[in-house]
Amino acid sequence: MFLRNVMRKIASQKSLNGLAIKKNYFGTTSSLLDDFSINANEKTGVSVITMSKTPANSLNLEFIQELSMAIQKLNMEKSCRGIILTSSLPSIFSAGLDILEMYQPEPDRLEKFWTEFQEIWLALYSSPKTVMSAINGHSPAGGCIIALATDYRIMKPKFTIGLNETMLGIVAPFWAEDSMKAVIGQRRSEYSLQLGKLYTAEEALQINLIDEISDNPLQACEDEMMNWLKLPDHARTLTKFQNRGHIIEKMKKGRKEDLEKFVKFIPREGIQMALGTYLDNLKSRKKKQLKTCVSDVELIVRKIKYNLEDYTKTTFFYLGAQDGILAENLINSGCKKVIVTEHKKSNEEHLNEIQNRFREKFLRFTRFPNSRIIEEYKLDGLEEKNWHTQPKVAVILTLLTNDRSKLSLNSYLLRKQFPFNFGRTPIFLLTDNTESKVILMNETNLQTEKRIPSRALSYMFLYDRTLLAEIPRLKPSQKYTKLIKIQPKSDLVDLLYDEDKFKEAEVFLKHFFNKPYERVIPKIEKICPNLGSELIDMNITMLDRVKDLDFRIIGEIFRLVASNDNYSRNIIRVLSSRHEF
Ligand SMILES: CC/C=C\C/C=C\C/C=C\CC/C=C/CC(=O)SCCNC(=O)CCNC(=O)[C@H](O)C(C)(C)COP(=O)(O)OP(=O)(O)OC[C@H]1O[C@@H](n2cnc3c(N)ncnc32)[C@H](O)[C@@H]1OP(=O)(O)O
Repeated sequence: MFLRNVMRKIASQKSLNGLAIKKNYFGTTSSLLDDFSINANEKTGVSVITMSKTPANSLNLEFIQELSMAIQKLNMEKSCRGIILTSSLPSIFSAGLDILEMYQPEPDRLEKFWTEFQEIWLALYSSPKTVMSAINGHSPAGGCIIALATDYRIMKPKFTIGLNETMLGIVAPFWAEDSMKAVIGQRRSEYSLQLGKLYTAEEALQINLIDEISDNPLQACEDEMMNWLKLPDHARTLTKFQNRGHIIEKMKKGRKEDLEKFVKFIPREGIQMALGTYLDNLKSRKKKQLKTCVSDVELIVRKIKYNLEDYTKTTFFYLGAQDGILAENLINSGCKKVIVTEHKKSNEEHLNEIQNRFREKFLRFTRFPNSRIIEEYKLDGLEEKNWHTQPKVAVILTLLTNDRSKLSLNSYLLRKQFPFNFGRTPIFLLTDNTESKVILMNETNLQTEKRIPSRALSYMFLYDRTLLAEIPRLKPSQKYTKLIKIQPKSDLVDLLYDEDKFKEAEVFLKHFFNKPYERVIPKIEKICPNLGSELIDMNITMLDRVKDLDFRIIGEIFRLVASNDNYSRNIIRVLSSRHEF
């Protein structure tokens, strides 16, 4: 029965051929998200799929969807006889499923995610083509599941591979288990799965989890593929299905139940705790390695910095699942680059629509799928079509998170990443979280823990008051006024509301650039003793006072207060040489 279906499938693929795949099938194509590319060789009939989703080729919903679609298309492409999966990352083939998809998941998305994972596995495991994995880096969990779904595995020495799900407190799905058993046998599988074993390539070879070791797995796969392609496709394909048919059938029969189990299992409190701990360990391991704090946010900031380097173009980075109106306006103003983050609550359909609509207009459109949000926070009324009056570079970061590990983002990071020669760059950092704790780190690495009301909170860094004049709706709005009201009373608020006190500060600041740095801090602290720990309040309060106050001066107060390292001193030096100061 199964074989009959297979034959029918192969026959129908013949008729579908040409419809399913674009005419320009040969050559190199990139995925919509630029997360992988396909190089189809006309001469050999072999397509190489190279995954390139930084930092770890972790499989999130969108990545799986696109990859799966590409594989399904290749499966139907008559001229394609072989597929090789590999990675362009230097040390990771695939880190498996994106853990963030399973940690604090959105039910609908979780369901879609698992369905797509089942789908890609089926597309690979039941592919009529010869499929090989050139495993040129680590390949744990889902990475190994993918590799096990191929026909032949060649791995680079030293890297690790295995189904380590139990290490995360989760369980590999039955169909992955079955595919492992089929490759390394029942006893070895049971042992490996229970212990969540990760094997080095050398160990993996010994237990037949991989077929070969090579310093150049891709080349080795291409060579090996030629041997496989010497045989008639139909005989090889039918033999493959004879071997795998029962596993595929079992998976198809059980996939609904498997999905139900998965969506029930993952959100369980104990599982979530285990995943949270695993994630923390993953991050802190990295922190130790780099001796620096690296978070998703920092990654985003790094990418932004990279893009900002081309500041001759109007550049706009739009992060957050807003409604795309900003992006639209930016197109009108000649903007060339957009980066969008999406998150669990994002309206997928809408994001896709934005992406499709804008793809042709932007040179670059990147989505950061891992950002997360717990509450939508809309910037009211940014639809005014007045962006053409904007300065060259505008950066808007919308970082919404309830994940404490991500909250190390701070003024420090931003200021370090956006050097002062972007003086006209308005940087807005909007956050909205219900977490009660935010960690602020200033340049001295001093950590200040600050309690924040569990309502929406926004902090903003405004480097250019002209911009505010040009974005009417970013002037203090009811929303922000409301936010200000929920701020606890503070010395800083006092300072900014008290005209006399503020004047005193202003007068002082007008002079202070000529004074030695060491003398500045005590003086500011005399005006406002807890200034350093009031950064957030200050930023918010500034909005309320936008009409009356000179932002640059205010900005400089907290810039100075929060800093006392060489970097800041340099900034001060630059500032002090500016005419406007
Ligand atoms: C009773 C039964 C009931 C139900 C059964 C039903 C269903 C089954 C239920 C559940 C099944 C779920 C199946 C899951 C399969 C999976 O794939 S789970 C994912 C497991 N993956 C891992 O454990 C790998 C974790 N990563 C690593 O070990 C290392 O990153 C790796 C060795 C791959 C590379 O190391 P290195 O080169 O040092 O890189 P970094 O560790 O620094 O990583 C770079 C950045 O990437 C982030 N990252 C890594 N892996 C992931 C990931 N899988 N997801 C998300 N993010 C990942 C990492 O944090 C770094 O980020 P940073 O730069 O710090 O921001």
